[in-house]
Amino acid sequence: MATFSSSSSAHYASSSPAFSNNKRLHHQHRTVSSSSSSIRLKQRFPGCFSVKQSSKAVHLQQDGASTMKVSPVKDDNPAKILKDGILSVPPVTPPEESIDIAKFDFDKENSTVSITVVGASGDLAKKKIFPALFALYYEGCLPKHFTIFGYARSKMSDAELRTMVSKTLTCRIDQRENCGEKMDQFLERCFYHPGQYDSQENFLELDKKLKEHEDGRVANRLFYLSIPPNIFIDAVKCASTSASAANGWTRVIVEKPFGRDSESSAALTRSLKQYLEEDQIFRIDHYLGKELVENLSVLRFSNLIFEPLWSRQYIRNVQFIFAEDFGTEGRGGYFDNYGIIRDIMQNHLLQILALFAMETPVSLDAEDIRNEKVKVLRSMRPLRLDDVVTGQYKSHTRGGVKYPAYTDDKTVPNDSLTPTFAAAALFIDNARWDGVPFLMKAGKALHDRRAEIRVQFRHVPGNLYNKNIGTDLDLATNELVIRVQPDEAIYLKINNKVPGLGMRLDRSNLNLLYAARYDKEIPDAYERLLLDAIEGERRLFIRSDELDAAWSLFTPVLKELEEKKIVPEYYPYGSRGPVGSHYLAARYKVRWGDVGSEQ
Ligand SMILES: NC(=O)C1=CN([C@@H]2O[C@H](COP(=O)(O)OP(=O)(O)OC[C@H]3O[C@@H](n4cnc5c(N)ncnc54)[C@H](OP(=O)(O)O)[C@@H]3O)[C@@H](O)[C@H]2O)C=CC1
Ligand SMILES: O=C1O[C@H](COP(=O)(O)O)[C@@H](O)[C@H](O)[C@H]1O
Repeated sequence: MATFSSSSSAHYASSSPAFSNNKRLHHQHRTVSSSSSSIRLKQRFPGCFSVKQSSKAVHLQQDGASTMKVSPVKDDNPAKILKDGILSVPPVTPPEESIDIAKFDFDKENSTVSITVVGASGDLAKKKIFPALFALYYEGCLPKHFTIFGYARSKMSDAELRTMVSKTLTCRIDQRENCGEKMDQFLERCFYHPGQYDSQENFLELDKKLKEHEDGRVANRLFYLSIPPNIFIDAVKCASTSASAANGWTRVIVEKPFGRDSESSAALTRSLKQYLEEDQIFRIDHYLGKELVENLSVLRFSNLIFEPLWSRQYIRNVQFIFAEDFGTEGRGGYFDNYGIIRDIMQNHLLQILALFAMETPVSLDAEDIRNEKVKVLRSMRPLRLDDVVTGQYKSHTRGGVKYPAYTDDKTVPNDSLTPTFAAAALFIDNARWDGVPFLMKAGKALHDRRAEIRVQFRHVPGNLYNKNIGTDLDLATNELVIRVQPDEAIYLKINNKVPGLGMRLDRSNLNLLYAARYDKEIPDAYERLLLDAIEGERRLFIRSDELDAAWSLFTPVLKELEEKKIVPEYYPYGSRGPVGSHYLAARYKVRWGDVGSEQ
């Protein structure tokens, strides 16, 4: 059994008057040693689960050559793919040694991590944060000494919090062993303290309880602000003044929205920085924690075949598509103040775009990656109102069921013009991407749920098979699709010959469907991000200059939409959204890849 040790201290003394912090942790080098060898990992472990996945990959390798499924383009249903042909791909190189480090103990005997979920009674805490913490615990990824505190105004005892949390916990399908036992153990480490978000006194009481649990060990504290944005600063002020760690690090995870335009975002950053150093602030964008978004850099930078094609020379356009098949039900009050551009485009889709388009970073260190992302954002052409289409869903009856309009929500004004759908054409004015349209669309209450990146390549010049392809060359170009969710997959549309004596061409998918390739459940984004925050890894969190650049891009157009009271195009609940998005794409000679039978 391998042991795990850290070559850098997991804690060090306070350097900020308010919060102590840890500037070194994310550069740490860790050594895994086993009886016969030791492997130095330059980067931090990408989570316990990923390491297990790589040993799984080795295991698969021992069973025989790894395989990639080829299926006709119309049919990437997992159940049917198994019937299709199998294309061998070169085996992966096994690591020096198969190591079981899933249950590494990255903590020292004398240090502890306390995680306080501020707003523990709320929707996000129940839906995502507690379940993610449990999953980390189950996987052996939390340090030996840890405590979880819920904090909110609601009156609750520890037992009541545990009952509330227990209803939200599930075990992964592939990991049910001792599930009940693990849940009980986890719940025993969960506590609750009721308090106001602006009360120094209440946070001092919390501090006292945290100290009892820390039991004289070096205390590291993580606060997760799972509360509405108007109370972020009150909570940060009280936590920093009255409940920051005395001798370890203190970090704060901040949830979006980070303001609603450049000015309010800058004001929020300024206020946060009154109490925190930048490297204590973990601005979360949970899309960066999604498996396929994490894989984007691996795909680009560890495969020779993609990077040479990754430019205006070969790529015609790139599309970032987000769709939900439900409306703003229950969140109308929040949503109406923000709209889909702020809710999805300015953060989730733009972050993916930046990762997609960035130059090769100097290293995988957080600052190197974030430096490259920010360069992309700052090279973007100002977005014009002309290049934006907005929509709002209206009521629709299907199969006898009446689906509501956005404005049917009691918390939304009847005359609201807030977009629930938007499409935009963006450009990056740099040498690599000059002239390539980056199209985005995002919408609620559409006909399906998906998040994907589509890369449409140029035509093959002087294609010998043009006459077999027909007149619509667009339909015959290669397209790489990175399907973030659901049914995570990476597939490449290629042209190939239909077997037989004639010469008929067909479009097929080289398809890496995760469910077929890996029998492991994919961790939720919040698991990865929480683990990163605990480990001090900032790569997947938004730095303030990235945030400023993202707001600079969208703020003028958002203001114009609001000042000119642009009326959104109404689309029926459950439809494909406004036709305006097709006109917008057509202006740049683009066809949305998610439309039509060949997706
Ligand atoms: N829910 C989601 O799916 C997502 C949420 N977010 C963000 O995460 C954060 C938390 O979201 P969510 O859990 O949905 O929020 P909630 O509205 O559920 O609020 C969380 C808790 O904050 C307290 N609270 C709510 N309103 C107020 C108020 N006006 N004044 C003081 N306290 C209040 C309540 O606790 P109590 O009354 O007990 O104090 C509540 O349980 C927000 O910033 C949100 O934008 C981001 C992405 C997705
Ligand atoms: O941040 C948000 O994301 C969710 C979608 O997240 P997903 O992980 O379920 O795809 C979205 O519904 C919500 O409006 C938005 O605030």
